[in-house]
Amino acid sequence: MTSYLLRGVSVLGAEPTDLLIRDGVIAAGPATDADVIDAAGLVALPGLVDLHTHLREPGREDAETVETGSRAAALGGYTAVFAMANTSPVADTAGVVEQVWRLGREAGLVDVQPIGAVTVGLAGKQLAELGAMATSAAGVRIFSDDGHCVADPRLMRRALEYVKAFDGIIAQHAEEPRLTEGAQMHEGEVSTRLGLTGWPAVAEEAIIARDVLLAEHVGSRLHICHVSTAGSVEVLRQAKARGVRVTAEVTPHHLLLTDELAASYDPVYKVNPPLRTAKDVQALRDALVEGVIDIVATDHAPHAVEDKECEWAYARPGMVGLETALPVVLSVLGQRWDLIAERMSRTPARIAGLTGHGTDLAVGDPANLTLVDPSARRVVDPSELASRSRNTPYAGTTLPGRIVATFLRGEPTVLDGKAVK
Ligand SMILES: NC(=O)N[C@@H](CC(=O)O)C(=O)O
Repeated sequence: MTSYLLRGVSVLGAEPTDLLIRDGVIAAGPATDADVIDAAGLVALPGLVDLHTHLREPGREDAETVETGSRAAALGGYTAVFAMANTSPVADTAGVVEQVWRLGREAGLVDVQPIGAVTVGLAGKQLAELGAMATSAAGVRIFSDDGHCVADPRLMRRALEYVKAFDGIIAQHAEEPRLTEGAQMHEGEVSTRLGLTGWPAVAEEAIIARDVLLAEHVGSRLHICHVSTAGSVEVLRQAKARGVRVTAEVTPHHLLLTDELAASYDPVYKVNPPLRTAKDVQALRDALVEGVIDIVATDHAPHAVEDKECEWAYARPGMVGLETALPVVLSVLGQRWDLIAERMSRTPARIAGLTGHGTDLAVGDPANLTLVDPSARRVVDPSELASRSRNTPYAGTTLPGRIVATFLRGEPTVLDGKAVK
């Protein structure tokens, strides 16, 4: 196994030093046999961990496969991604989660951890085989019907009770379906102007409020996917102050983009939950810095051309995000490396109970890390994305930061900004 010496690297923004990678771990001592990488001006971060990725395999391999999504993740600086269950067939059995887990191992570009569905077929009627998925080779800990809300409160309570036995987590897509029937975008001034049916903030906030009470009652762990409104932040703030075991994520796009973009009627801006107002964006940024929102998760949602390049009402919601997440977060937070490592690597790894990722990059830690050039700026070109889909809302946008290299257990997955395999 090749050893690497990262010469003059800044670990999390600290003074430049030499970092040696040997036998898959961060090592100390002489490095006579190592390949030297000139890392002057580059910042090393623990490899990013994404708790919310859609990989589309099995079922929609035309939009993404485990392999193409893994490559996009590595190029974005990720060393672990959690694959959502809304595949076809749905990942609601031990067989499907093991298939996704195995495909991830075969691709070998990031650690792919499957998320299991909460209910059979995401239909919200009957609990899926949570125990069988937990004890499968994939060792599922996080369960989610993402794309759909577990709307039935009794089923949600049962799911929370069930996963408590193995310290599992229910990750809720918070959307009261009766309040969002026919919804196309955020309900507000812009939707009124455009004549599009609105998705009100309260549809998200009402489910979060209900579920933090259920999680408190049961004493179980709840995670809220893609928080998008200022009101949701307030509900989470109160729940956390009371000691409820709830964690929450925000997507890069909800930290940057607003509902005004829908005025273009370009479905690239159609996403679930929808882009909200500038006031919501500010509240989400503040909550992320403060820690009321624990992590950034991409909600990478690749879609085939025919599902995106059509009339707004017929387009599928979702945006690709793995390859632009860190640049977007850098543009929002600035070069606050410790905060970025906390929100994009350490805390997601801790929430998921994932060992070996999200470390301090100390001697002996597994060499899961990414090297960033913070001075580079890049114009996003959809044709250059490694994802099989092109539905990025940042085409033509200049974003700061370039991922130069990524290492998974000491093996490079990205070098010189290019995927190694
Ligand atoms: N986030 C999205 O806009 N889309 C997700 C599922 C969903 O949450 O609707 C997808 O799977 O495409």
